[in-house]
Amino acid sequence: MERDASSAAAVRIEGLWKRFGEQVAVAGIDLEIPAGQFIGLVGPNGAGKTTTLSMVTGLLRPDSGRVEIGGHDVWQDPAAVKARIGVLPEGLRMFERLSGRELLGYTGRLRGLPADEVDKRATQLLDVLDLAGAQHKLVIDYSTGMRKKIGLAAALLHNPEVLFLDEPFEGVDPVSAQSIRKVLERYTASGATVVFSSHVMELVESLCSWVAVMAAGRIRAHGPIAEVRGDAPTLQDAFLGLVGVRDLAAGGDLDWLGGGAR
Ligand SMILES: Nc1ncnc2c1ncn2[C@@H]1O[C@H](COP(=O)(O)OP(=O)(O)OP(=O)(O)O)[C@@H](O)[C@H]1O
Repeated sequence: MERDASSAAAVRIEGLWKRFGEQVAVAGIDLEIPAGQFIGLVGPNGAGKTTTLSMVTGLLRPDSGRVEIGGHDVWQDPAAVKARIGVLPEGLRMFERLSGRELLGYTGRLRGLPADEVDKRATQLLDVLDLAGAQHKLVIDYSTGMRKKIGLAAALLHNPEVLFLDEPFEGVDPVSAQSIRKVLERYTASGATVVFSSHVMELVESLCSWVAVMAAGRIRAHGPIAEVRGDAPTLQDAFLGLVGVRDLAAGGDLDWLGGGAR
Protein backbone atom coordinates (compact mmCIF):
# COMPACT_ATOMS: atom_id res chain seq x y z
CA MET A 1 0.00 0.00 0.00
CA GLU A 2 1.28 3.47 -0.91
CA ARG A 3 1.36 5.69 2.13
CA ASP A 4 2.15 9.39 2.11
CA ALA A 5 4.84 10.75 4.39
CA SER A 6 2.40 12.13 6.98
CA SER A 7 0.51 8.86 7.52
CA ALA A 8 3.81 6.97 7.69
CA ALA A 9 4.84 8.73 10.92
CA ALA A 10 4.31 6.57 14.02
CA VAL A 11 5.34 9.36 16.38
CA ARG A 12 5.36 13.09 15.70
CA ILE A 13 7.25 15.31 18.15
CA GLU A 14 7.01 19.11 17.94
CA GLY A 15 8.98 21.68 19.93
CA LEU A 16 9.53 19.47 22.98
CA TRP A 17 11.28 21.11 25.95
CA LYS A 18 12.04 20.02 29.50
CA ARG A 19 14.05 21.79 32.19
CA PHE A 20 14.87 20.57 35.67
CA GLY A 21 15.72 23.80 37.51
CA GLU A 22 18.73 25.25 35.70
CA GLN A 23 19.36 22.02 33.82
CA VAL A 24 17.90 21.88 30.31
CA ALA A 25 17.34 18.17 29.69
CA VAL A 26 15.50 18.44 26.36
CA ALA A 27 16.06 21.58 24.29
CA GLY A 28 13.40 21.78 21.60
CA ILE A 29 13.01 18.51 19.74
CA ASP A 30 11.15 18.21 16.44
CA LEU A 31 11.10 14.69 15.06
CA GLU A 32 8.94 12.42 12.93
CA ILE A 33 9.55 8.76 13.63
CA PRO A 34 8.55 6.50 10.72
CA ALA A 35 6.16 3.60 11.31
CA GLY A 36 6.99 -0.08 10.86
CA GLN A 37 10.70 0.22 11.56
CA PHE A 38 13.22 -0.56 14.25
CA ILE A 39 14.24 2.88 15.55
CA GLY A 40 17.28 3.63 17.71
CA LEU A 41 17.48 6.72 19.92
CA VAL A 42 21.16 7.06 20.70
CA GLY A 43 23.22 9.52 22.66
CA PRO A 44 25.83 9.78 25.40
CA ASN A 45 24.97 9.67 29.12
CA GLY A 46 22.84 12.64 30.05
CA ALA A 47 21.88 13.44 26.43
CA GLY A 48 18.17 13.48 27.33
CA LYS A 49 17.04 10.12 25.95
CA THR A 50 15.15 8.96 29.04
CA THR A 51 13.56 12.39 29.53
CA THR A 52 12.44 12.40 25.89
CA LEU A 53 11.00 8.88 26.03
CA SER A 54 9.22 9.69 29.31
CA MET A 55 7.52 12.71 27.72
CA VAL A 56 6.71 10.85 24.51
CA THR A 57 5.02 8.03 26.42
CA GLY A 58 3.04 10.30 28.74
CA LEU A 59 5.02 9.59 31.91
CA LEU A 60 6.44 13.12 32.23
CA ARG A 61 4.73 16.38 31.32
CA PRO A 62 6.79 18.56 28.94
CA ASP A 63 7.36 22.27 29.68
CA SER A 64 6.24 22.90 26.12
CA GLY A 65 5.72 21.10 22.84
CA ARG A 66 3.47 18.27 21.79
CA VAL A 67 3.64 14.61 20.83
CA GLU A 68 1.27 12.68 18.60
CA ILE A 69 1.17 8.89 18.34
CA GLY A 70 -0.95 7.26 15.65
CA GLY A 71 -2.64 10.64 15.13
CA HIS A 72 -3.57 11.07 18.84
CA ASP A 73 -2.15 13.75 21.12
CA VAL A 74 -0.35 12.16 24.07
CA TRP A 75 -1.57 14.78 26.57
CA GLN A 76 -5.01 15.57 25.11
CA ASP A 77 -6.02 12.00 24.46
CA PRO A 78 -3.98 9.82 26.84
CA ALA A 79 -6.34 6.82 26.92
CA ALA A 80 -6.25 6.42 23.12
CA VAL A 81 -2.47 6.73 23.12
CA LYS A 82 -1.92 4.34 26.00
CA ALA A 83 -4.03 1.68 24.28
CA ARG A 84 -1.71 1.89 21.27
CA ILE A 85 1.67 1.83 22.97
CA GLY A 86 3.75 -0.52 25.08
CA VAL A 87 6.49 0.83 27.35
CA LEU A 88 9.49 -0.73 29.02
CA PRO A 89 10.80 2.19 31.09
CA GLU A 90 14.24 2.51 32.63
CA GLY A 91 14.34 1.28 36.25
CA LEU A 92 11.06 -0.50 35.68
CA ARG A 93 8.92 -0.87 38.79
CA MET A 94 6.62 -3.84 38.76
CA PHE A 95 4.31 -5.65 41.13
CA GLU A 96 7.13 -7.74 42.48
CA ARG A 97 5.13 -9.90 44.86
CA LEU A 98 3.39 -11.48 41.89
CA SER A 99 4.85 -14.36 39.95
CA GLY A 100 5.78 -13.71 36.32
CA ARG A 101 2.62 -15.45 35.13
CA GLU A 102 0.43 -13.55 37.62
CA LEU A 103 1.98 -10.26 36.52
CA LEU A 104 1.06 -10.98 32.90
CA GLY A 105 -2.44 -12.09 33.95
CA TYR A 106 -2.92 -8.84 35.87
CA THR A 107 -1.50 -6.67 33.06
CA GLY A 108 -3.70 -8.37 30.48
CA ARG A 109 -6.84 -7.81 32.56
CA LEU A 110 -5.86 -4.14 33.07
CA ARG A 111 -5.59 -3.87 29.31
CA GLY A 112 -9.13 -5.23 29.00
CA LEU A 113 -8.23 -8.49 27.28
CA PRO A 114 -10.40 -11.58 27.88
CA ALA A 115 -8.90 -14.03 30.39
CA ASP A 116 -8.43 -16.89 27.92
CA GLU A 117 -6.68 -14.60 25.44
CA VAL A 118 -4.37 -13.30 28.20
CA ASP A 119 -3.59 -16.88 29.15
CA LYS A 120 -2.77 -17.88 25.58
CA ARG A 121 -0.57 -14.84 24.92
CA ALA A 122 1.18 -15.13 28.29
CA THR A 123 2.05 -18.79 27.65
CA GLN A 124 3.51 -17.96 24.24
CA LEU A 125 5.49 -14.96 25.49
CA LEU A 126 6.86 -16.82 28.53
CA ASP A 127 7.88 -19.62 26.22
CA VAL A 128 9.62 -17.56 23.56
CA LEU A 129 11.42 -15.46 26.20
CA ASP A 130 12.68 -18.56 28.04
CA LEU A 131 10.74 -17.69 31.16
CA ALA A 132 8.41 -20.70 31.23
CA GLY A 133 10.54 -22.39 33.90
CA ALA A 134 10.41 -19.29 36.12
CA GLN A 135 6.79 -18.33 35.52
CA HIS A 136 5.68 -19.25 39.07
CA LYS A 137 8.64 -17.57 40.77
CA LEU A 138 8.02 -14.12 42.31
CA VAL A 139 9.26 -11.25 40.15
CA ILE A 140 11.23 -9.92 43.14
CA ASP A 141 13.44 -13.02 42.83
CA TYR A 142 14.09 -12.49 39.11
CA SER A 143 17.55 -11.50 37.80
CA THR A 144 18.04 -8.22 35.90
CA GLY A 145 17.72 -9.95 32.54
CA MET A 146 14.60 -11.86 33.64
CA ARG A 147 13.04 -8.59 34.82
CA LYS A 148 13.68 -6.98 31.44
CA LYS A 149 12.10 -9.98 29.74
CA ILE A 150 8.97 -10.09 31.89
CA GLY A 151 8.69 -6.29 31.50
CA LEU A 152 8.91 -6.73 27.74
CA ALA A 153 6.26 -9.48 27.82
CA ALA A 154 3.95 -7.19 29.82
CA ALA A 155 4.56 -4.33 27.36
CA LEU A 156 3.73 -6.56 24.38
CA LEU A 157 0.72 -8.40 25.75
CA HIS A 158 -1.90 -6.08 24.20
CA ASN A 159 -0.08 -6.09 20.85
CA PRO A 160 0.64 -2.34 20.74
CA GLU A 161 1.30 -0.40 17.53
CA VAL A 162 4.43 1.23 18.96
CA LEU A 163 6.75 -0.20 21.58
CA PHE A 164 9.12 2.08 23.54
CA LEU A 165 12.08 0.49 25.28
CA ASP A 166 14.56 2.38 27.43
CA GLU A 167 17.89 0.51 27.40
CA PRO A 168 16.25 -2.91 26.94
CA PHE A 169 19.57 -4.76 26.69
CA GLU A 170 21.33 -3.21 29.68
CA GLY A 171 22.41 -5.91 32.15
CA VAL A 172 21.11 -8.64 29.85
CA ASP A 173 23.31 -11.66 28.98
CA PRO A 174 23.82 -12.66 25.32
CA VAL A 175 21.35 -15.58 25.48
CA SER A 176 18.55 -13.42 26.90
CA ALA A 177 19.50 -10.62 24.48
CA GLN A 178 19.02 -13.06 21.62
CA SER A 179 15.54 -14.07 22.78
CA ILE A 180 14.54 -10.41 23.24
CA ARG A 181 15.88 -9.70 19.77
CA LYS A 182 13.92 -12.58 18.23
CA VAL A 183 10.66 -11.31 19.72
CA LEU A 184 11.31 -7.73 18.60
CA GLU A 185 12.21 -8.77 15.06
CA ARG A 186 9.04 -10.81 14.82
CA TYR A 187 7.05 -7.86 16.15
CA THR A 188 8.45 -5.31 13.66
CA ALA A 189 8.04 -7.79 10.79
CA SER A 190 4.28 -7.52 11.41
CA GLY A 191 4.41 -3.76 10.69
CA ALA A 192 4.75 -2.50 14.28
CA THR A 193 7.28 0.13 15.37
CA VAL A 194 9.97 -0.30 18.02
CA VAL A 195 11.72 2.77 19.47
CA PHE A 196 14.58 1.97 21.78
CA SER A 197 17.26 4.01 23.48
CA SER A 198 20.82 2.83 23.82
CA HIS A 199 24.40 3.95 23.90
CA VAL A 200 25.69 0.66 22.50
CA MET A 201 26.30 1.55 18.85
CA GLU A 202 27.07 -1.97 17.59
CA LEU A 203 23.69 -3.08 18.87
CA VAL A 204 21.88 -0.17 17.27
CA GLU A 205 23.72 -0.70 14.00
CA SER A 206 22.83 -4.39 13.92
CA LEU A 207 19.17 -3.98 14.91
CA CYS A 208 17.89 -0.64 13.68
CA SER A 209 16.96 0.61 10.25
CA TRP A 210 16.53 4.23 11.38
CA VAL A 211 18.27 6.24 14.05
CA ALA A 212 18.07 9.57 15.87
CA VAL A 213 21.25 10.84 17.51
CA MET A 214 20.82 13.03 20.61
CA ALA A 215 23.36 15.14 22.45
CA ALA A 216 22.83 17.85 25.06
CA GLY A 217 19.07 17.72 24.72
CA ARG A 218 18.96 18.14 20.94
CA ILE A 219 18.67 15.89 17.92
CA ARG A 220 21.99 16.07 16.06
CA ALA A 221 21.09 13.76 13.16
CA HIS A 222 18.28 11.45 12.16
CA GLY A 223 17.33 9.19 9.30
CA PRO A 224 18.06 5.75 7.83
CA ILE A 225 21.19 4.23 9.41
CA ALA A 226 23.22 4.37 6.17
CA GLU A 227 22.44 8.07 5.79
CA VAL A 228 23.43 8.93 9.37
CA ARG A 229 26.60 6.80 9.11
CA GLY A 230 27.56 8.63 5.88
CA ASP A 231 31.18 8.01 4.92
CA ALA A 232 32.19 6.90 8.42
CA PRO A 233 33.23 3.22 8.65
CA THR A 234 30.81 2.49 11.51
CA LEU A 235 27.91 4.14 13.26
CA GLN A 236 30.18 4.44 16.31
CA ASP A 237 32.61 6.63 14.30
CA ALA A 238 29.78 8.74 12.92
CA PHE A 239 28.35 9.08 16.43
CA LEU A 240 31.67 10.19 17.94
CA GLY A 241 32.00 12.74 15.16
CA LEU A 242 28.47 14.04 15.73
CA VAL A 243 28.55 14.34 19.50
CA GLY A 244 32.23 15.35 19.74
CA VAL A 245 34.86 13.63 21.89
CA ARG A 246 37.66 14.95 24.01
CA ASP A 247 40.95 13.35 23.13
CA LEU A 248 42.17 12.03 26.49
CA ALA A 249 45.54 10.84 25.25
CA ALA A 250 46.42 14.21 23.76
CA GLY A 251 45.73 16.02 27.02
CA GLY A 252 48.27 13.95 28.93
CA ASP A 253 45.65 13.48 31.66
CA LEU A 254 45.91 10.43 33.89
CA ASP A 255 49.66 10.15 33.36
CA TRP A 256 49.83 8.51 36.83
CA LEU A 257 47.51 5.71 35.74
CA GLY A 258 49.02 2.36 34.75
CA GLY A 259 49.14 0.00 37.73
CA GLY A 260 51.71 -2.25 36.02
CA ALA A 261 54.47 0.37 35.78
CA ARG A 262 55.37 1.06 39.44
N1 LIG B 1 14.32 14.33 37.63
C1 LIG B 1 15.40 15.04 37.29
N2 LIG B 1 15.82 16.08 38.03
C2 LIG B 1 16.89 16.81 37.68
N3 LIG B 1 17.63 16.59 36.58
C3 LIG B 1 17.27 15.56 35.79
C4 LIG B 1 16.14 14.73 36.10
N4 LIG B 1 16.03 13.79 35.11
C5 LIG B 1 17.04 14.03 34.26
N5 LIG B 1 17.77 15.09 34.64
C6 LIG B 1 18.95 15.66 33.93
O1 LIG B 1 18.58 15.83 32.58
C7 LIG B 1 19.65 15.45 31.71
C8 LIG B 1 19.19 14.36 30.77
O2 LIG B 1 18.99 13.15 31.50
P1 LIG B 1 18.44 11.80 30.85
O3 LIG B 1 18.29 10.81 31.96
O4 LIG B 1 17.24 12.12 30.04
O5 LIG B 1 19.64 11.40 29.89
P2 LIG B 1 19.92 10.01 29.13
O6 LIG B 1 20.31 10.38 27.75
O7 LIG B 1 18.77 9.09 29.31
O8 LIG B 1 21.20 9.49 29.93
P3 LIG B 1 21.70 7.98 30.26
O9 LIG B 1 22.15 7.38 28.98
O10 LIG B 1 22.85 8.25 31.20
O11 LIG B 1 20.55 7.26 30.90
C9 LIG B 1 20.81 15.04 32.63
O12 LIG B 1 21.67 16.13 32.77
C10 LIG B 1 20.13 14.70 33.94
O13 LIG B 1 20.99 14.98 35.02
